[in-house]
Amino acid sequence: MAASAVDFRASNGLVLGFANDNVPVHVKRRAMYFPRVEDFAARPCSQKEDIELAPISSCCRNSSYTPCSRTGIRPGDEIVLSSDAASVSSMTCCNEADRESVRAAECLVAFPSLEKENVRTHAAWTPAQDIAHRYRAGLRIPLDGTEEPGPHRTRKHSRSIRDSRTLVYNQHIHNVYDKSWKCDGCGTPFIKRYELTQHLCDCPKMLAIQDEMTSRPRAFSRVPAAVMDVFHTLLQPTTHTIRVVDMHTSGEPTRIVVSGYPPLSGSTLLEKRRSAQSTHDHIRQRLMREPRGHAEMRISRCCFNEGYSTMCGHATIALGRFLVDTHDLDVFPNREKLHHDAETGLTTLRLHAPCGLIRVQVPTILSDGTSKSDASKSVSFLGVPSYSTARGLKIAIPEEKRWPQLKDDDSEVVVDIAFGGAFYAIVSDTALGFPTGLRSASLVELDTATLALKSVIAESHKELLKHPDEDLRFLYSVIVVDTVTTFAEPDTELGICFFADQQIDRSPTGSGVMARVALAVDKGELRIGESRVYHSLVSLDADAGAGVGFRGTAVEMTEEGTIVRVEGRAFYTGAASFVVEDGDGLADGFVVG
Ligand SMILES: O=C(O)[C@H]1NCC[C@@H]1O
Repeated sequence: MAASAVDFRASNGLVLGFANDNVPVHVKRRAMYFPRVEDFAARPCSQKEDIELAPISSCCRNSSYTPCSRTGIRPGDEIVLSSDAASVSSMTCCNEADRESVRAAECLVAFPSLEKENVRTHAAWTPAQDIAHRYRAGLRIPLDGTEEPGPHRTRKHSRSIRDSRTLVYNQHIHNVYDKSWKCDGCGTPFIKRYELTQHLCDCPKMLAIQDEMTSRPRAFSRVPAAVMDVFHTLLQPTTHTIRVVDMHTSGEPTRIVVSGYPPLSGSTLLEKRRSAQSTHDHIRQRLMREPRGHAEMRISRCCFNEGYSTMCGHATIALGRFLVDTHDLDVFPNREKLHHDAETGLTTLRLHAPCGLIRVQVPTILSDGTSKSDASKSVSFLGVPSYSTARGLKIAIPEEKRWPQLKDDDSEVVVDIAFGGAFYAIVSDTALGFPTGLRSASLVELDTATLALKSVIAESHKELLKHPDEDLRFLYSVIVVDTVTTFAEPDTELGICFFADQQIDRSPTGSGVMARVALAVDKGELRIGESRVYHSLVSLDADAGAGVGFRGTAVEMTEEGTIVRVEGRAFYTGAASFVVEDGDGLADGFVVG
């Protein structure tokens, strides 16, 4: 096979090496790849088994390692590099088919293909895993002395990390100045190629090249050895650090706490919810309020700026993806029990929300033997039985509570009350006094009107908030339904949800959809098996990237109510590490106004 027809890439598509120095070689069959034969002996048994499963003898050649020329890698192989690839600064492998020399000095770029389970199985790999993840996250790869101590933290290892950093750096030089064998920044000539990998250059031109070659900000910066950059310091886990993953569902944010939250007491979720409320509320405030959060922040599960909810549909959708994608058993001990159903392409999860059990289905794809969520498809969940407790109820608004849009002669508002894991009052724009629809209404005026309506219902119609569990007998939110906007697709509704202390849900409100579908069934507008699409102002605005609303389907009628399936899409927005420095008087955040 001609060398030019052979590729040598990681499973993520990154080029690992080159035949004849600059001809890409592609390797598809899955294999473990170890840089040094003697490393095998030092590995734990499980690792040897890996080698037996994928017997690849691989060697490296550089100034310090024994040369060896065969890999057993065949064209069509897929490579999973061991973390110890970090210790390879220059390597020559031999492709079995055409015996072309394969250069893999750039193997560090394969780190994003490392499977976390591999790393997990071999705890000793942790430091390199860390590097891999930092690299993947676009963070600076630490210099000597900045990585956490670990079994691999030897002088050799430190050197290898330093070398790795150089390797990535020079990868770009190599790509740009193929075969030039000199640094274009400072002009240093190189006789041997591996010398290039030892080269560090501070010149602005090289940094500019690096910026140009990477589509993201520089993966590392030039910080003197043994100095920990503040960015890296802030990411280090300490006993007080709270680490989170942020997502959004149709624009509604969810902050998932990954570490740093103390264990909650209580045997049921409602008891744990009380424990969180009474003992750790300062943590919620810290993460939700400014300056670490914002007025509309939601924290999974089921707590938000004002307090703690009993059901949160948009967070359930986000959490479904996250639980499939996390491999941290401290975060999700049952992760390894998850099963990707090859026929349906779904992974099913059961989540306990304060209102009851929620069954979540996450579209998943298999990649390198593990499942990950498919961002291009909707997550769905089956909620707790939902039901209406009042339909077309006329509620008299006392004079002192009336809002300007309510006509003087019209002191009554027609309202529906329904439960979808929490209680919702559902009212039309017209009934509330906004006959031109939600899109032209003032949010401030809607806020005043819904707040007044909510307080009247909460004070005078408590009997409508019927639920066996006392903790759930409260009016969570008011949803105003638009009667003006028309849609190309039938059975589509636009609504706006004011919940908790009048926060506006950016999403179409998953639990609100449960309540609205159950209400439509109770009113005879929807039958079992039928569905509607629900939009918020944000999800309607596809141009803004929100894309889709939530689909609500009446799935089954039970004695307790209708089981509703809600479907929607969630996306990751980032990850963060929150700290509080000594002397920071705003440790637990603040609310303006
Ligand atoms: O989607 C939901 O159900 C949640 N979104 C914010 C308010 C609700 O709890």
